[in-house]
Amino acid sequence: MSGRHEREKGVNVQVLLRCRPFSEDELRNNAPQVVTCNEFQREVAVSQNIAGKHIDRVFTFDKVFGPTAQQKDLYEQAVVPIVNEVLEGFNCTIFAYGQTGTGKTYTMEGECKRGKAGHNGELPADAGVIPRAVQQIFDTLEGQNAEYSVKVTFLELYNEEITDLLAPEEISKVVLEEKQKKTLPLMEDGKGGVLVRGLEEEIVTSSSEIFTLLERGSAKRRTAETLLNKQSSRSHSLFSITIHIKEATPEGEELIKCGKLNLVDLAGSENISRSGARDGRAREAGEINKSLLTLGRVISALVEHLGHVPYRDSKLTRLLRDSLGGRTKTCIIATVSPAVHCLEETLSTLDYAHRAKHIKNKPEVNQKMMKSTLIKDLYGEIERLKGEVYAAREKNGVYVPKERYYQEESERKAMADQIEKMGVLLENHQKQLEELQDKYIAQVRQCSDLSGKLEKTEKNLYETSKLLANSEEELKKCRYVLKEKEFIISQQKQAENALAHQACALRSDLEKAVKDNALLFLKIGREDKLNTDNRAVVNNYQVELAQQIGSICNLVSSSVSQQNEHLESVEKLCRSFTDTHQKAISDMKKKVTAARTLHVSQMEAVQNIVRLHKGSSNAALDEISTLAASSAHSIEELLKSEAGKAASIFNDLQGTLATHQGEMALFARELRQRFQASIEQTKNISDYTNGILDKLSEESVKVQNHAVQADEVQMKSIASFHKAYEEQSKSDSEKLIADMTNLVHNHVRRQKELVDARLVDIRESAMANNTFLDGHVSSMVGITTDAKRKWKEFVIQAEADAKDSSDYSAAKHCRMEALLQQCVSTAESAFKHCKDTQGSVNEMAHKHVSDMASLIS
Ligand SMILES: Nc1ncnc2c1ncn2[C@@H]1O[C@H](COP(=O)(O)OP(=O)(O)OP(=O)(O)O)[C@@H](O)[C@H]1O
Repeated sequence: MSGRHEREKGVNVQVLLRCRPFSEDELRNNAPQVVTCNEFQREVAVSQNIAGKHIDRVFTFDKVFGPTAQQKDLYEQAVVPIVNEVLEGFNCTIFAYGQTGTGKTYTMEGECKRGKAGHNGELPADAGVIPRAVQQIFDTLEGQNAEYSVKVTFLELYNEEITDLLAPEEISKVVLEEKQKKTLPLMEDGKGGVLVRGLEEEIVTSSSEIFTLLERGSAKRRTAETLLNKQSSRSHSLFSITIHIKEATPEGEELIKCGKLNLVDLAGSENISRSGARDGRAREAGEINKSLLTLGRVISALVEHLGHVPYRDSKLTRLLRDSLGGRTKTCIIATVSPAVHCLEETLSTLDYAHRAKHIKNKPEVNQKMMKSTLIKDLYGEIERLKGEVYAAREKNGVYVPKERYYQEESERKAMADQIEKMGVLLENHQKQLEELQDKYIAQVRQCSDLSGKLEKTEKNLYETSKLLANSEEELKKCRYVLKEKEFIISQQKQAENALAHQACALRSDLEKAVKDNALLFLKIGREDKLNTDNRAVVNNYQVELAQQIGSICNLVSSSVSQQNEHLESVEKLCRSFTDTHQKAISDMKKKVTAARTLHVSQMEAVQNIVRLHKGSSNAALDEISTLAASSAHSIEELLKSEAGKAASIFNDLQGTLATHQGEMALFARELRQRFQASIEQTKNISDYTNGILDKLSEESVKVQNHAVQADEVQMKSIASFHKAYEEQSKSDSEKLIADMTNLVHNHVRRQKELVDARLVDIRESAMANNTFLDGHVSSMVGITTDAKRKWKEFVIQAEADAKDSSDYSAAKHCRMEALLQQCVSTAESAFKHCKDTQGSVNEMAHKHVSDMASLIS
């Protein structure tokens, strides 16, 4: 059960942490400790001093081994179960990862000199994982009394080149260099795995042999290190143990169980600059880094579940492909130093190892093989090896078995076809690229256009987002209220009906709700239409009102201009009358003055004559009497003529005055008539205007009534609709609440919000309409009342003015008549005085004549 579960879900890579003790050098130098291990809590704390602050970083692993942990402890706690899995037929891999000098080799191989071995074949205390694993395998297999075979391989990967550490070769520089050129190639094994061609497989028959093998490998490594100037810390080593165990089925069939343990001692994890790579060694360091970096990338890809895992980028990852995300059980032992000078690398190792914890493998037990099949395979292998030996002896190229040759040929052909196809694809892609470039340029242009629009939209968006934030707050409040309601409802909720029934009821309710929605939309449409009609009526009324007001204004202005004309003509008439009157008076004055001067001059002449007569009385009495007679006669004559003249003048004057009086009377009459006509006209205009204003007020009352009615109708319809909806929604929600799910809650809420929002809109628009109409009507009423009042004032003013003018004109007329009367009486008195003067002159003349006659006589 658990095995199947593991297979399906995958098993995480097990990560252990080992911190070595201080080295002698470090102890001598009193190097401060920065790594603290808590084995029980499986935690490692790293103390850091950042900007004067003491900070502890804590990492947790599957197991933690502190500096005091012995090789035995680590092996028993961490490796024994792994080796047991191998014996069960699994493939397992143990990596040692860490900075140079932190104990990777110590952990994997240990200091395993045969001489150090204890009694009874016991392993020395410093023996590492490899000898212990080998011993456990042999102990177990021997304990089981099973038939088995144990094979080991030991290789080194240096500078992306594989060296067989168990190959029995002469160890000389030339041979090694020669061998270096022909490093072992990696090959696909045809079963999805990778194998190293030509790698020596050493059969081990007892655990003690392992020391010989390890020593052999280490010696070869050391020699290469010295002769080829290599650094072991830059090489990866892979020690593999393959076990074949014979098992018998109840049917008597023989099966072979196979398990493999890979023990990998990786190169130092430090970076190139720290590892001291310079000049010619840069490539070497780069290649080493290549394997380690690829391992890091593979781990990242596996942890982040990326589609592509770059196993093929390095030989290390190709070799260990199955141990990373494959069917192998994997364990990583991360090694660190406790000293402060390794802090940076320690942290990097801990991060790396911590990440690797997340890799998941899907371990699968290797299929057991029939012994016969295995023998067949082995015969095939022998054949292959024979062929290789033959080819090597004849120096006739490399021996390749037929099937492999055909397979490789077909693979080659497939590759060539693929290359051809890829060429065509490349061309197509180039064309597509060109097209895409053109499109890209067009898109860039479009983008610049759009970015302008985007800015505007962003502004709008900003405003909208503000609104949205407000709405969201409201929504939250609503949700809170809804939740409370839901809580209450849920309290009251009883056992629910069967789910199917609920679903049906829910569906029918939803359908009803949809119908309601449709009705709602229809009603809203009707409301909209009503509103549009109202708006049209108001608009028409506005136009009509504007027309009527315009006509009133025209009428008033024409009436005013007529009045002005009238007044101007009256003013002209008055002015001409006064001019004529003035002229007549000045003429009369002139004539009277002339008559007086004539009279005075004649009186003087008479007096002179009398004086002359007195002076020359004696000399010429006859002459005097005649002369006196003649002079009396001439005086008489003169006076007579003068009197006639004066009478004619006065008659003229009287005639003129009479005509003037007539004219004045006529003028006054005319003036009165005109005033009467003007007053009549003004009255007519005023009546007409009053009529219009009355009509206007009637209209406005009608409009107001209409608005009120419309408003009432609208409010009634809204109220009835709201009521109907409320009832409907109440009944619906009651029903729905019974089988409520969140969906229905949301639906009702949304619907209600929608309707409420719409109703609020309608109500607001109706209110706005109403207030607009009210305002408009009241302003109209105000205007008409104002106009009426002004018009009345104007009429009263006009009447008063007219009355004043007529009174003034009548007064003037009276005054003129009085003046004329005065004139006439003056003229009459003047005439009388003239007559008296004439009589007295005649009398005087007669008296004079008689006196003269008496004197003469
Ligand atoms: N847990 C430990 N207990 C005692 N000594 C240790 C321990 N770990 C390491 N050492 C000692 O530290 C030294 C360096 O160890 P080792 O050579 O294994 O490091 P390494 O990581 O394999 O280095 P390189 O990458 O260069 O191979 C050795 O002398 C070893 O004996």
